[in-house]
Amino acid sequence: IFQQWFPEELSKHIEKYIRRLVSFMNPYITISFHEYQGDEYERSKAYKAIERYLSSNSSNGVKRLKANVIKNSKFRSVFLSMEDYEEVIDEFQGMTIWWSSNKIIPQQRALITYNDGDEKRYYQLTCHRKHRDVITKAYVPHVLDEGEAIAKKTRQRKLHTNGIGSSWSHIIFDHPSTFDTLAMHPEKKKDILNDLMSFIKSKDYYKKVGKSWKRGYLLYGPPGTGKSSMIAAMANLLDYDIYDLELTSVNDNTKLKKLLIHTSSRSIIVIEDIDCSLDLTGERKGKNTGEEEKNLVHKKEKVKKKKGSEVTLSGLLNFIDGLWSACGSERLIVFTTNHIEKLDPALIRRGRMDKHIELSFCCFETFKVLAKNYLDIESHDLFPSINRLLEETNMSPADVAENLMPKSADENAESCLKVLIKALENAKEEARLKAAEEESSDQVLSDSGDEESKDTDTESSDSGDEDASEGSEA
Ligand SMILES: Nc1ncnc2c1ncn2[C@@H]1O[C@H](COP(=O)(O)OP(=O)(O)OP(=O)(O)O)[C@@H](O)[C@H]1O
Ligand SMILES: [Mg+2]
Repeated sequence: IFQQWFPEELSKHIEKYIRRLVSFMNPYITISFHEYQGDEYERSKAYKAIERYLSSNSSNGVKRLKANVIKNSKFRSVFLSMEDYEEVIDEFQGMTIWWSSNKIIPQQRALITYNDGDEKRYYQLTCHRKHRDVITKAYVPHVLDEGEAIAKKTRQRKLHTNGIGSSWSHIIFDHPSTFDTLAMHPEKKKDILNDLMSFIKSKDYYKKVGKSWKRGYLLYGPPGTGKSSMIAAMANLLDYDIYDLELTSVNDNTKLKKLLIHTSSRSIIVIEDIDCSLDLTGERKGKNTGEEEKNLVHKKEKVKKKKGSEVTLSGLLNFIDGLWSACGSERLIVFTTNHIEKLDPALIRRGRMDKHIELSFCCFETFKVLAKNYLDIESHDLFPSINRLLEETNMSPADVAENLMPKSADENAESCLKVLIKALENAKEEARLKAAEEESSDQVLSDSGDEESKDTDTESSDSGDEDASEGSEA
């Protein structure tokens, strides 16, 4: 109306004074807390804390609520948060505070509501302006502290993956593996535990030496020796989230950086089978057992599917310790591989992969842990023969565990141990036959090689007769 009836300059003046008048008469102030602040990628911590605080403290008066079901190994509960445009009233030191949840819908999309990706949510606090100081200095910090404490109590550990699309999606992480169930040499286990515990207590130390607070672990060893189980045990011990990074679904280095930025602190970033994930390696050399070969083929198949991925070694190195890796703290980066010798030394040098942990075939110490876990026995007459067999043959803890597991109700510890002994003897026999076979095929090869070289010798001497200069070049 102003604009229609008054000249532009005048209408601006009048509008300004009317606003002043309204704000003079209105005794209330509002403070907004946006879900995403400025250019930040992450959801604002304050927003999340307020969400939790309001859900537990004042959701009684709200008619429309959103339900979020939380389930972890200890409990299952429902936490309710306000639907958009709902309001609640809170009390603090005799003051009344009104909270409302709002959102801004981008104008061009106001009518299309299939995807709320561009909507900007925020909580708005309204209070009397005479309480402004108490609200900002005491009430807001109180809300944030309480909210964070509630979030901590009801936190669910998550297993994130980038398998679908180019961002993280997660499920609740509920893996039963712990350092108690993990079978390995007690000394080695103790060493890893000490390393982890000192890491989580070293915040100040890392700061002092000017390093970002993270640590790299390289787990290597044959299939079925407990690498993945160890990662789960680490997450359970430290109460960290896991980010299982599938490098083959990351298109390029920029996407990799984006994924890194979206990881939270207190987490483990895992890249499994790093030798197969990136083209850091050539084709396999040397001899492999049939089982190993199958495993590798399976893992390489995954890589074949990737095609479009252009993540480079330098992109990955930047991911681990470039400038951006300092976003977030208290983080473990874990690589696993079956073939440490195939990895680029730059990738696994200390500082990137600080601790190299070898998980190897089952030794007697490892077996004792498995026997305790699976059969509840600490000693048995059959142990010495198992000890001898384990020294003579290679069997992964996964295979030993499988043999130890009772398959029917009438199997007892002794029968399970006997099954294991039988399997070990079979494995030993198989290895012996295989070695003999290889030896004989090597023999055949070297024999034919001798004959061939004899042939070439004669040929070259023949040609030498024909043309002395060519012969000497050859
Ligand atoms: N050291 C171990 N202690 C306890 N259980 C083990 C151990 N190693 C293997 N297992 C058992 O074998 C199964 C397979 O082990 P896991 O997946 O951890 O092997 P891996 O080393 O990750 O193998 P891969 O290289 O093929 O990924 C586990 O579910 C676990 O039950
Ligand atoms: Mg594994």
